[in-house]
Amino acid sequence: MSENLLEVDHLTKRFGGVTAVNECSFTVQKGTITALIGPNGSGKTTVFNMVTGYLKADSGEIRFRGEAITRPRPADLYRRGLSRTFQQARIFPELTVEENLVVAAGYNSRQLFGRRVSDSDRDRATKMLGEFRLETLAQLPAADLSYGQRKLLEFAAVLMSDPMLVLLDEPTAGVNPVMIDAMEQHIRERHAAGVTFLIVEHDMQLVMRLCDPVIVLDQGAPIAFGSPDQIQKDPRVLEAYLGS
Ligand SMILES: Nc1ncnc2c1ncn2[C@@H]1O[C@H](COP(=O)(O)OP(=O)(O)OP(=O)(O)O)[C@@H](O)[C@H]1O
Repeated sequence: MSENLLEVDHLTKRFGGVTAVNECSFTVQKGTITALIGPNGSGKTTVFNMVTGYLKADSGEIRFRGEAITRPRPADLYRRGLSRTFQQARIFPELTVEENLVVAAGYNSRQLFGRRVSDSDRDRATKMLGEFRLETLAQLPAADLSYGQRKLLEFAAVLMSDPMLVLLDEPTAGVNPVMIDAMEQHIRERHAAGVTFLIVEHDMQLVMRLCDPVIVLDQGAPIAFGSPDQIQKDPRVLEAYLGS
């Protein structure tokens, strides 16, 4: 039976005279890789920011696992199983790759340098380095990583919280083709292991082969929802993209 992991209900956000998100409603079902697409400025990032507690909605409601989460703290959501990445990967450039993963397991820097990190969390960080093939980079400052490697590291760090739902904001933007394949593979592996995804992505080929269902936003509200096949044939979607 399908289960709504995330419910977005009549969400609205204005910036001055601009209505960025307009009575927007959709759901993300458990076990899916759901895409949120739409032309530039259609409100995708603003929706992400409200769902993850970085922006307060003017009105509307968000429910995660059936509970209202209107204006939660990002750290609380992280603990409850909802985490996200950013268009520009947010990592700690001065920490090593390995330390970034350990910090993501919930430690502050004093615990990190005071050696109070538990063995099991160190082991999990080591496993994650292996899963993401970052072992050889483990002791480098994250600042030394390429743009694509930083995005992979941020994704790996997000997974350290064992999330149920991960929101990825343009995971492959600006990333080379080899890294795009790596990112796709990691998303597929984690999805197979039970993680649900909501992904904002401009690479339509990737969206169409990876995601189902696809939600299309235009001017702050969904105009279409369906399988990749349905979306590609929908005249409203073509018009929204071609008209923009
Ligand atoms: N902090 C802000 N202040 C003022 N206007 C904003 C702000 N953030 C977003 N907007 C406006 O809200 C609208 C939606 O922007 P948003 O970034 O959510 O769209 P998007 O679909 O993520 O776009 P893109 O695909 O280009 O990233 C746009 O008109 C944008 O200019």
